[in-house]
Amino acid sequence: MTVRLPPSTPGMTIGLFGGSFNPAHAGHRHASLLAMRRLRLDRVWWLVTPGNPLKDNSRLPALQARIGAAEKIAAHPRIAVTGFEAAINARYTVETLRWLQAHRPSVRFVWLMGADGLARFHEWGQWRAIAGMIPIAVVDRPGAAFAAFAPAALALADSRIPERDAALLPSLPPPAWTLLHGPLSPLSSTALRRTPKM
Ligand SMILES: Nc1ncnc2c1ncn2[C@@H]1O[C@H](COP(=O)(O)OP(=O)(O)OP(=O)(O)O)[C@@H](O)[C@H]1O
Ligand SMILES: O=C(O)c1ccc[n+]([C@@H]2O[C@H](COP(=O)([O-])O)[C@@H](O)[C@H]2O)c1
Repeated sequence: MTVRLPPSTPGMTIGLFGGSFNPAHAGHRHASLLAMRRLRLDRVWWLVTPGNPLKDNSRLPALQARIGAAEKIAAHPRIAVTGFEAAINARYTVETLRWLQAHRPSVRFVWLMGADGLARFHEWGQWRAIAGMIPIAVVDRPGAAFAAFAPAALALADSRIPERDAALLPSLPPPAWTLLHGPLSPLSSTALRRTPKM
């Protein structure tokens, strides 16, 4: 199967924002733009997952439907939406990253996630290997202030860099991570799924 990736050029810095996007919302866009600005990223790619291994995906809408809806929300020339993890048969993020680093070795990737993601990061497959492969930027999120004290955050405390140095993060050798604060978006897919449709 041909794997179609968004365009990139050698030396680019690209934030990888993985998610279920069930559905995508303005909070995803807000976090992407905040990270793009603070890390001085050239692009952000939304990786629409075929299914988060920690979630019950039995009611997850089809990948193409989630991608189509995400493209409408992203609506930004420097945000690309892709579902390529399905095409490479990657279920775990560590597999995605290995594939990307093998196929786009000249691109500097940074993993982006909301603070709730950091809170459960220690449950991910090979999370320590992930932290050793790619710099990570965590975007604060309402209700997730405790994430700074989550098991992975404590385990990786020595490799946390000050937020004021965020622009350096894409060029730092991993493990390296930072927590980005700023205006928060209270939006969530869970809340949207609960909103009755008119
Ligand atoms: N409002 C937000 N602020 C910061 N990060 C966010 C926000 N909403 C989602 N994210 C982050 O976006 C990534 C993808 O999230 P996801 O698609 O699961 O959306 P979600 O709103 O968290 O969904 P759900 O409520 O179903 O868990 C995750 O890293 C998540 O932490
Ligand atoms: O690799 C893992 O074990 C793993 C466990 C949980 C989540 N992830 C990834 O984290 C991203 C956020 O997922 P979600 O469902 O919280 O939006 C998405 O890219 C998932 O594939 C990855």
